Amino acid sequence: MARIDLDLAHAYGPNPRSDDDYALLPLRMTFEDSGAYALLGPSGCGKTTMLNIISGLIAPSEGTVKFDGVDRTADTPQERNIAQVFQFPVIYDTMTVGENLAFPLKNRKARPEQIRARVGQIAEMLELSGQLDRRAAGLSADAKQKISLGRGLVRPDVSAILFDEPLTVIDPQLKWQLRRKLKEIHKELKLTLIYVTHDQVEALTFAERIMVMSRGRVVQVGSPQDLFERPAHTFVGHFIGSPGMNFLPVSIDGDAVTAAGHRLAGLADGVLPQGELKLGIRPEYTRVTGKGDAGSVPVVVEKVQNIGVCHLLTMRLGEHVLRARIGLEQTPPQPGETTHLALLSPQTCFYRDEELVQ
Ligand SMILES: Nc1ncnc2c1ncn2[C@@H]1O[C@H](COP(=O)(O)OP(=O)(O)OP(=O)(O)O)[C@@H](O)[C@H]1O
Repeated sequence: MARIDLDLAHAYGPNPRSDDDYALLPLRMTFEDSGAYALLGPSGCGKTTMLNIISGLIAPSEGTVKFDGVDRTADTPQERNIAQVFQFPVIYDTMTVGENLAFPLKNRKARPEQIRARVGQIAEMLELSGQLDRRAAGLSADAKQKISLGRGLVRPDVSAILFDEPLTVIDPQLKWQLRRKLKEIHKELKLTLIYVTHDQVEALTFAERIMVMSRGRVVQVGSPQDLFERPAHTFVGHFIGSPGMNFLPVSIDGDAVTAAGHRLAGLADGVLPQGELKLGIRPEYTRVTGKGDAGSVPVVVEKVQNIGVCHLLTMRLGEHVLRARIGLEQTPPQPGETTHLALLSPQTCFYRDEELVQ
């Protein structure tokens, strides 16, 4: 496996002039050897472009791709020795499951005993051992995609394994199991895995480090906890979480915080950034409180939903919508009621020009 360094930009058309002409804006990025990474972002943000540049299917219009410090920008996918798993199964219907798994190893002229051992190991991990002699043609789409995953994982000598939304065709229950499986496989085999998805749950359960992308830009690279606790950009706050972070314009002067004409009591400790900012707080960290509690604002309750694990409250402060999660054991306020919501806590973040300042 290899460490991969990107220092590049990519425009599909000639002579890019503005940011909009770039599928990937200039970026520097390192994927450490044996790391499990997810590229996460909405449709069109540049995930597949980045994956295809790493694999060598696309040459970047500017800059370099290095594997272990060696410039591989001009190398073909084969020369880069990358395994890739796509959205839809890529397998040979006429072969058995075992022959399909063995194919990438045979191609590289591995010894028969090596092939047997590795195919056995991967089949065991993906729970395909009982089906090795079955012809692939008769299998379900789920089983076929599992074989594709197996074919991606089977070669121990690849530089990295790239996954492009590999669980799209998989049934939801099996999807959940396979995400866990991939995580276990990564732990056991110490592979460099890069996994593209637009699904935050998939990224958060699978990856150690997540790169959140928006419009050709990498807006944050961090652990699942980093992205949840300290979103570096308001986009990450919105995109991660269900629902995402609450944002509210605030004006801070000394320890006086004013939001929508209401003065919030200051934080008990810590120095606040000053000026016109956006306050960000996750629904999980807000608190419905009695009147006058520190850091609270009066809000009108609009909607109360029992979402199985908690009550989700939708509230309004003037034109701003705020959400809170409260435990099912608590009696929630009713729609139409005015209550108070505490917005200042150690988890409160402040943003200037959409970037985290504190
Ligand atoms: N072959 C191409 N020619 C021109 N523009 C392209 C090409 N492929 C992608 N793009 C554009 O580049 C941008 C990034 O696309 P890309 O496919 O990398 O995004 P993505 O995040 O993978 O999206 P999705 O999840 O929909 O696949 C988009 O604006 C897209 O329209």
